Amino acid sequence: MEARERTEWMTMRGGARAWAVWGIALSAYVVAVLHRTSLGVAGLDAQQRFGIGAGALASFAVLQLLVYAGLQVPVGVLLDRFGSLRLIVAGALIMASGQLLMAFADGLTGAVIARVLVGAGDAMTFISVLRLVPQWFPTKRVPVVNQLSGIVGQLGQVLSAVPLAALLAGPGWTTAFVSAAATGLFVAILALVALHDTPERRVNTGAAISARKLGQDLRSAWQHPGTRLGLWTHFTTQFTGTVFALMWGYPFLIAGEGLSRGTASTLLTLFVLVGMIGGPLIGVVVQKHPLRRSWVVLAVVAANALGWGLVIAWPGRAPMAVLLILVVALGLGGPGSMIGFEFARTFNPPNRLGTATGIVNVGGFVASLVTIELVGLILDARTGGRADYDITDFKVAMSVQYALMAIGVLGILRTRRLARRRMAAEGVHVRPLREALADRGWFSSERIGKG
Ligand SMILES: N[C@@H](Cc1c[nH]cn1)C(=O)NCC(=O)O
Repeated sequence: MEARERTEWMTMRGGARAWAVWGIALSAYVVAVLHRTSLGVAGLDAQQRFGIGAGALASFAVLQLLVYAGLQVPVGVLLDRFGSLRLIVAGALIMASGQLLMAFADGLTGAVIARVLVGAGDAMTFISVLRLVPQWFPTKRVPVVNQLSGIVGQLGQVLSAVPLAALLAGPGWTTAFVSAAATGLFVAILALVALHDTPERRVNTGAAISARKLGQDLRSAWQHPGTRLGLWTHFTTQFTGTVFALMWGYPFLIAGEGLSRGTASTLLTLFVLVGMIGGPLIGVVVQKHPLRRSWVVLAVVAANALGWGLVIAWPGRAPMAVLLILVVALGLGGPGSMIGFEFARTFNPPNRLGTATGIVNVGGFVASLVTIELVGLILDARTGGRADYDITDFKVAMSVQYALMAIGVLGILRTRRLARRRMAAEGVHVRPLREALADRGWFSSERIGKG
């Protein structure tokens, strides 16, 4: 290859090199999701190892998510300053050290510190990947590559649900967590060796952090109702799936529904696959109908509510068909939550996109940690802290999700109204969906009048 060709290849956006760099960053996110979800598959083992009840077990995940959510905005600021490469490597190393600690922890203190480290490293990873994408791909491809990043990253759950669960069931706790730590170390080295912040620069250092600018960006991003619409979108769509994958899905399927570990792992894998198929479909709908994104969000929430409704209303244990409907509905939550980031991107100027993205990303994780804790407390209250739950205990505990869904939907409807008002003031009028559908002959005008 001649020097000129090599320079073009090195700086080309969207080419093979871009995909290779993205793949390396993505592998760090996949492993972050593996670490994040590892306690979900190890939940029952953790209860035995540390002699704890459901509430204490839930507190581990809650703490991890608290750290994750609390660090979103500060990490966004650090990202602007230090770039994706340094944050991805740091995140991978921090998570690996947390998993190593967990491997040898035989008391609660070690386990708690381990989960804090996992939450902190995890907080650095996804938004660093999102930050890398516009540097490496043409603008028009950014939404699709972002969706792909979110979707493919969830393969980390498959790594927890299948190989990690197999290691737990076979060689046991220490081998499983040491293996997870080793995987983390591997992706850290890979990123250190091969990741580049931009096509032109290996490391891209941003402007020094100023408290005044930070305050301004935070205020402006928060004050735009579009950012808060993103936050409520992320809050409402993501939490049911996260609670399922991260903490209560596995115990619910095994202890509640009476499935084997293998079948539960298969259902958790299906949950990820549904997201992988649903993501691009949702992406296409959103791309074609950008002014109807909130309806896609509400449809995803309705599917989640329906899925849980069927399981809860079913007398006793639900048949496999009903569990499949639940898993398919939950699988749509992750791709649905990516619409939250789309709201952040389209309602904010590029210079405060990192801040707005951080704010949006807090939503789903706050909703998840609240739900995980509440489910744990309800289970504990029903069983007196013993891990011998039955299906009724889970049905009662899982019903708490409807309260979070209701709060989220109210948040979406309110901020959507405010965002539309702001758009109207800027000359963009969004017609009510019924009117738009009526124009296409979906409803008669008399029915609209009554609606
Ligand atoms: N909504 C997720 C990403 C996603 C996409 N499809 C399924 N999940 C999200 O917000 N991710 C943030 C993170 O750190 O994982």
